[in-house]
Amino acid sequence: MATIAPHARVFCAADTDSLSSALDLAREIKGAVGGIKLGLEFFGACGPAGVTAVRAEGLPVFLDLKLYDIPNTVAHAVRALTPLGVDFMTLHASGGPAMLQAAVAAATAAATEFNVARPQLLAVTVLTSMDKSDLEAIGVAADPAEQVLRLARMAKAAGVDGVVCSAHEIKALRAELGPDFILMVPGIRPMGADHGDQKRVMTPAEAVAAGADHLVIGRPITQAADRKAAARAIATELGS
Ligand SMILES: O=c1ccn([C@@H]2O[C@H](COP(=O)(O)O)[C@@H](O)[C@H]2O)c(=O)[nH]1
Repeated sequence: MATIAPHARVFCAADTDSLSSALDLAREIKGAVGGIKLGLEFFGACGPAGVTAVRAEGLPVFLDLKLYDIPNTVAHAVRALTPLGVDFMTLHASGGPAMLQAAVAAATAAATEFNVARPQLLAVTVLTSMDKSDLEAIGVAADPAEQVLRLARMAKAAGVDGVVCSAHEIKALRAELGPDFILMVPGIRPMGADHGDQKRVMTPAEAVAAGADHLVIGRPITQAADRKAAARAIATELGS
């Protein structure tokens, strides 16, 4: 099995509406991270052409649009997005098994149709900005750990490649879902960093020690005075 350099586990979240800012960031931190995550803000402003331009920088791209709709609509969205050739895409696990299965089938068919690699599909479980009281507010009595495990089991059975979860759930997910199920982990904060709106957080080293495949880190890098130094410090913490 190929070993992955510790820093290559990190996807930096380029939460920006500016293509030039995203490209600057990618060029600045290339070599200190493993990829770039593009989300709704970027896609809304820069669209598929923006994704293609960032991809051309040569870093793996994680397109985090968190699709959530009826199965037919999600399947068509996945078909439309697959030719972009990104490495990872997200959809909400709470869309349920039929939605997830439709997405997997659509990605597989579109990869053949457009002759690109199939994106790895990741199901978002419980947002890392939510705690037990937030779940209660939307009518979920389970605590985050139970709810994440329930959604991840369901998502795996539906055929997705992995989940987005917080670092607090990694050990339970690994124990039950095995070593090959991808765990993409946001809510990562170096020691002493501002948590902002994130509620279920862990440090980069703790999350990797717990068994994360990939870490998503945004503001601790993007809002640093020296973004390259911030990314390098995280790489050093991880052992690169
Ligand atoms: O549960 C989730 C799912 C996705 N995210 C995304 O990750 C980054 C985190 O950014 P930070 O600045 O490091 O907080 C952001 O793009 C979110 O949309 C998440 O945080 N939690």
